[in-house]
Amino acid sequence: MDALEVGILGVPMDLGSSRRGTDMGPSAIRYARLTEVLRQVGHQVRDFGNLDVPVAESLDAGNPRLKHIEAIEPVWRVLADRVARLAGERRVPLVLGGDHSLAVGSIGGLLAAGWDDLGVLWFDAHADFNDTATTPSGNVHGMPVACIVGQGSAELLAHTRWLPRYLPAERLVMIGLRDVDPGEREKLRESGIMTYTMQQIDELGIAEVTRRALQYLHGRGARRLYVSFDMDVVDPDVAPGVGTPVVGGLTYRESHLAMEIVAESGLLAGMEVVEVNPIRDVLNRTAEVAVALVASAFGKRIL
Ligand SMILES: NC(=[NH2+])NCCC[C@H](N)C(=O)O
Ligand SMILES: [Mn+2]
Ligand SMILES: [Mn+2]
Repeated sequence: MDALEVGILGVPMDLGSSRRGTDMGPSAIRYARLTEVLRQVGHQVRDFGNLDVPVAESLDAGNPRLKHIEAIEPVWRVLADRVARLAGERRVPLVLGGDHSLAVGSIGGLLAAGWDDLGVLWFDAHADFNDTATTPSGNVHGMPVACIVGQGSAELLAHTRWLPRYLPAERLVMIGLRDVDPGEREKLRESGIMTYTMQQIDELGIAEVTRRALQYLHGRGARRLYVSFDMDVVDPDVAPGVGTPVVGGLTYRESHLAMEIVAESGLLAGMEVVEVNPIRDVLNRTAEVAVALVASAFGKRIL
């Protein structure tokens, strides 16, 4: 992989989740030596610090079907501006979460930067495709995909009017699904979004799944790839420090192999690592796994 200019942005936000703690994710990931590791891989790295995010305890959650949206939407807008600016400077955005709702801001920023050749690989145990009609929790981190592709209730999409456009559903592929809510599942079937569940990964292998996903996106015009990596796609035995753990996830090596294949594609143009929750972690292991996976995605090789 050629040397890249990587721009790190932290988003210490846990407003999209009912479990506190992902707001400490950016600190934990930095503590696990993210910058040093990326420099060792050969990239130029600049850390732009954290966005300002309100503290959950200081707020009222408001609408129970869209908790904290009044605080989250402004974070999306600021993040979109910052990511668009990085893209304009030809830096590769690397966003540290924070709960997964932040993806509306990060991917919104790439759309704002005019990336009409954007494809998204969404690694997650969950589909994050709920809206105000289907959500079992009211947690916005269960809804970012609905916002990004513009498929959701009017009540939810009212908070995406600042987006310049939506991402076409065929430009997003989900990998690692194993926990999808009933209403969400029905929406997903009709969405036009390509999905690879854990069952398909078990049957085909993660290498084949990742290659198929990349080929699918490429065949639909994607030339720049953004990886949205929810750490809960990894098995909780390997990555216990996440907000919403689900058994039966990717092994350590499966996660790495997927990132190694992403690196080999030569298409990586940005990435985010989200849902690291240090409160639930064991000696920062999950943040260390996150850093190792970022290194693989950015071209670190065994030999
Ligand atoms: N980004 C995540 N970890 N999302 C978890 C979503 C859980 C559940 N599907 C919900 O809507 O509440
Ligand atoms: Mn997620
Ligand atoms: Mn998840």
